Amino acid sequence: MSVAALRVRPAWALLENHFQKMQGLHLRQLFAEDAKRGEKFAVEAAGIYLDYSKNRMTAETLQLLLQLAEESGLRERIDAMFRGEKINVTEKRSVLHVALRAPRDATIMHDGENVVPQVHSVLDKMADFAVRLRSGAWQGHTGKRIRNVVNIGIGGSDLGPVMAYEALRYYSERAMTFRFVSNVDGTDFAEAVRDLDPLETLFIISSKTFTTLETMTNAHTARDWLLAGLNGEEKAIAKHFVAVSTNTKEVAKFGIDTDNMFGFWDWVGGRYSMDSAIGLSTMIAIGPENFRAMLDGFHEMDEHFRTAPFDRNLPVLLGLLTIWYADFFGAQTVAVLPYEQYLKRFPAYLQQLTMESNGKHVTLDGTQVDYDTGPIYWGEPGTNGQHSFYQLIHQGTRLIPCDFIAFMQSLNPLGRHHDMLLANVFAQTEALAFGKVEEEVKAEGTPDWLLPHRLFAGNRPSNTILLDRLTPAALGKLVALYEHSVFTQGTIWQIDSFDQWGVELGKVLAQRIIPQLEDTAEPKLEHDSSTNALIRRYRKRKGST
Ligand SMILES: O=P(O)(O)OC[C@H]1O[C@H](O)[C@H](O)[C@@H](O)[C@@H]1O
Repeated sequence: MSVAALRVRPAWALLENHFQKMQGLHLRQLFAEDAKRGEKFAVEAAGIYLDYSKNRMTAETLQLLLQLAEESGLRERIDAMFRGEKINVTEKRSVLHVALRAPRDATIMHDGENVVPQVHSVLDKMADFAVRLRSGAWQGHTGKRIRNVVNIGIGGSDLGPVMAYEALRYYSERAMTFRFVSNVDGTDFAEAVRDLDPLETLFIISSKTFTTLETMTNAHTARDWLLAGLNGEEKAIAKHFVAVSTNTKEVAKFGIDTDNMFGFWDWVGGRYSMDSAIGLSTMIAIGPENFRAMLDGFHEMDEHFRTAPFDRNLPVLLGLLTIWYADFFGAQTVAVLPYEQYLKRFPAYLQQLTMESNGKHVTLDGTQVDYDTGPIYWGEPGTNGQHSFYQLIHQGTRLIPCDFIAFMQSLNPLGRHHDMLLANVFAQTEALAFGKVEEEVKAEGTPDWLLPHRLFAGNRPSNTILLDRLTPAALGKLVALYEHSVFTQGTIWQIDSFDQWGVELGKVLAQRIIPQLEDTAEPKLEHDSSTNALIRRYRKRKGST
């Protein structure tokens, strides 16, 4: 199906017209007009309840957005992804993270081959390793039990593992220590290992390409640190280093036995890889059974996304609402606010998923877009954020659509804590939507001069996403929900959500500058005057105390 440019799709013009009407409508009015609104605009699927009624939309908005999804070829594109078509056109790659969580008997084809058996063979190898490590059967070079696991990776090879470890800490093996090193800033490595015994430490070098500067630098430092603790015995490497990568050649070059390598494939994007072998640290932490439960959660959401009608399709609805605010209301950001301490790294994880995917300025055929694409995602867990940035969401001049995420049951029930936590979720969405009008503020005895400061205009939209309990499966569903929301948005914008050329330039320039900082001979600097002066200043002062 050939898809027209976004602005000439019929639904777009209809939405533009419709927006004029919606702009002036208040959520107070929308709720007053329909006593059932709160239930009407809510949908439950795959164990997730999404209440999207506190959005600035009507049944007509929804119908037009759904029309836009149809006209954008969303259905065909979902099928194309699942069929293994090379929808990542700029890299000529398939996009098959859905195959990572397909059940053993499923068939997903890539270049004429069913990839599901390969996926499960890696999962089995990971499970075998995780069990040996957790039971103490896999020992360090001197026969000591491995108690510490350090994942070295960056971007998708770090954020997923860190987020999942934190999210599923409740299920983790508490007798083991898990650390994550990503930054090329030596402090990251130094602090991660300062209290660890090399004889009890396993490093997982996670890198899709196995060429990433930060990861390779940290991996070499880890190697030196280990050998320093083991009298330089090179043989020890085999017991203390494993690799997760798509690049066998580079892994072997680094000196890691490829028997100790866990593979994945170029059809898995870095930011879509936490459920591939990149999740090895997660599997060691929570055990293979819990890891498989997480994959089942992912898969349940995949199936929902693939088969549910769009008007009841959670990722489609989330994605369409994001388009509504980004392109019509001009909202620049989306706040993701998990009311769950274990999800503290979830917003950071989502930043790569959403912004590396949809931070694009040209369509698939290279045409400059004439509309806004990916919004800025950000957030912090509640209730903490309430005491810092929520002020701006409630009374600032910007429109910030919010996703509130909460669980019905606490993993750590303590007195009244959980009721208080959830009361805050509901109170925040209520306050944002309905605000506080002049009469109410006056009735509290507020003097006239103070009135404007104490008014809450309301009409600030939010989604409420509720799950029963933060289980491994629940985490899988939640991540897949956002993955497919990103997909929905990217499809409508007609961009490549699976490449990331924007990160290249800085990398190339850094490679050029490194020798200019390190060479003893004064380098010939041919940058702009600012960069030249900064380099000179650094060279002069780097050794000073
Ligand atoms: O896993 P690696 O090949 O080391 O890549 C790590 C990360 O670095 C790159 O710069 C990309 O922007 C990310 O998408 C990727 O996840």
